[in-house]
Amino acid sequence: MKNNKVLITGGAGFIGSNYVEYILQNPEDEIFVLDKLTYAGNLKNLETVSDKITFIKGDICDEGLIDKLFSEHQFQKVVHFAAESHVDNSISGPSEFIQTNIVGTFNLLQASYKTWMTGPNALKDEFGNARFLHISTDEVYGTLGETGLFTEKTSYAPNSPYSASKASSDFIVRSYFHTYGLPVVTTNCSNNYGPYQHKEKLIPTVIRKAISGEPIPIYGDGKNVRDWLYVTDHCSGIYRALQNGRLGETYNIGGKNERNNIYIAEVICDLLDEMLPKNTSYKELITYVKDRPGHDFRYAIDASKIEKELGWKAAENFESGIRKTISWYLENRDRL
Ligand SMILES: Cc1cn([C@H]2C[C@H](O)[C@@H](COP(=O)(O)OP(=O)(O)O[C@H]3O[C@H](C)C(=O)[C@H](O)[C@H]3O)O2)c(=O)[nH]c1=O
Repeated sequence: MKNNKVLITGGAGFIGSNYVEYILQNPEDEIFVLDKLTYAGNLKNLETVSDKITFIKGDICDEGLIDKLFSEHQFQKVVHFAAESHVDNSISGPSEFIQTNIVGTFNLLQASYKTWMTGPNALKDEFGNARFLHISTDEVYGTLGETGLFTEKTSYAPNSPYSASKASSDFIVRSYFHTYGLPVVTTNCSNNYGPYQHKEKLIPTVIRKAISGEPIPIYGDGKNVRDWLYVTDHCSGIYRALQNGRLGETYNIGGKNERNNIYIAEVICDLLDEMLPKNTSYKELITYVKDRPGHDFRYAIDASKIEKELGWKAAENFESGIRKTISWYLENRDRL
């Protein structure tokens, strides 16, 4: 007998599918994955676990479908990954971001509210431990200068349509806690990397361009800084926040691996020189290109709240995680 019915939205995407694999190491819950299978979702990401989950193809913006799924399955937990996530796409076409990230999140909150909080069994019996875990991003805080860290108390100052849509969804989640008492927890993560990441993001782009001998595009002067978090470390943080996070709270999850973009490109090239040698260094392919409009300069996370309260710690540092990541892409070149 399984403990809980858990709905994982966006579970065929990069972080979602890693999370599904991660929790199925201890298969105490019944897992339902809901995913629209946009260009960024891929059923191949769930190949190793397909016999252990129920997969539903569908859109979180489809209110009727969401209501139907909740009334049919009576989920006790929701882990909400589904989102449009690529900043460059949000600049060229923001509409999908507003729909999926804001309206889609609202539909899930509303269905959770109706299922868990209305009627005579409100938050009792099988819904006594109900949880809505909302996965968000450090980009809601805007940009840092050379120093400082984002804490959970940092004011929101999103700069791209993507981060503004995530900030909006964070606020709607927050409002469901304060207004209706919905049992929510939000996590805000830094830049993830690792197996199954879509090829549009920086790290797979550098690997792909390098091995195909094409220019490796680095935006602006390459000095922008991101705080890199190995995806499995993110999954362990999400799991702890879901199990023991305080209701209505937000937890920042970051890898304490601040690196600038040119360093990332150079490290990948150095490792490829070793793992897939050719006559000249891959570094010769690095090319500076036009900057991203509104490009945030630096993200860096203070993760002390989740470390102290929930005993979480990142296990991987960037230099070990990137080697594993490159090995995975070299073995799965169709993913580049
Ligand atoms: C694709 C690409 C990116 N870049 C630069 C732009 C950024 O400074 C950095 C990382 O870019 P990427 O698009 O991979 O990731 P971010 O824009 O930092 O955002 C990512 O991390 C956060 C936390 C999320 O929440 C987003 O969902 C996620 O996409 O490399 C380049 O220089 N060249 C390229 O070809």
